[in-house]
Amino acid sequence: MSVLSIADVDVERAGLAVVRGVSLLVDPGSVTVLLGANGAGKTTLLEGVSGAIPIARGEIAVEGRRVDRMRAWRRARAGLAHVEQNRGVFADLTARENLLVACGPGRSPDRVLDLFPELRKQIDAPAGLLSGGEQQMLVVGRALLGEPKVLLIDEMSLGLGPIVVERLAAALRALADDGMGVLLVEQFAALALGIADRAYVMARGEIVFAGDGAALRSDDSLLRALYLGESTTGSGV
Ligand SMILES: Nc1ncnc2c1ncn2[C@@H]1O[C@H](COP(=O)(O)OP(=O)(O)OP(=O)(O)O)[C@@H](O)[C@H]1O
Repeated sequence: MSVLSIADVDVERAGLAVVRGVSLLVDPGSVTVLLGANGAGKTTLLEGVSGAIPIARGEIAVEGRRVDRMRAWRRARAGLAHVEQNRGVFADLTARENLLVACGPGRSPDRVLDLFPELRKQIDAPAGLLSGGEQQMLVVGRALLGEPKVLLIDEMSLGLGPIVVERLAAALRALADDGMGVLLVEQFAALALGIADRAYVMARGEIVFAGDGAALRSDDSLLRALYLGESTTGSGV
């Protein structure tokens, strides 16, 4: 069973349907990437899934259990974690304190430090002094401390250099290999497809491709056509 299933979802912004009829699956132990040009509706879809904004139509289920009528915090309890675009750290708190605020009682942040050992040497520094990549590790780490079943990540690479982005991508792949479902929204298609099992492309609010990550990775012209919203034959949906 999919850990996250999105079926025929519409989401509106200011009365306009900017996500239309989107269906998408994330399997446990896999990375699914959602690609698409600026304004395609990717962020809006993730916000509808996590409950930051309401959906206008459709169904969302975590491990088969409907969550689309739940408040965001209940969806989080059901196993959904959402790392929002441009989500920051608490700059004045130390890295350790940033993690501790996300830990349940009696839990420790060790799991995050095992995944991102580079945070250990900075653990008592104010988080605002960490590098951009380390701050993103903290943000992802905080989301992981709720022990989600599925992690939604929006534009993880924004403003970061290629080395640290590769490092973060490897960590996401490791989380998936450990059993979690990951849904990654990314502008950098090549990077995302490098760790993807399944890929979707959105254009103007709709899914225009659903398929194997490897199929898109090996077909530059298909990807370009999908981004530009040109019609394609064969591989689209
Ligand atoms: N708060 C808002 N109010 C009204 N319209 C919005 C709002 N946020 C986004 N939109 C519009 O909704 C559409 C989808 O935007 P969205 O941010 O979901 O796209 P995206 O694919 O995530 O693009 P980006 O990579 O630029 O974030 C765009 O036309 C955008 O202008």
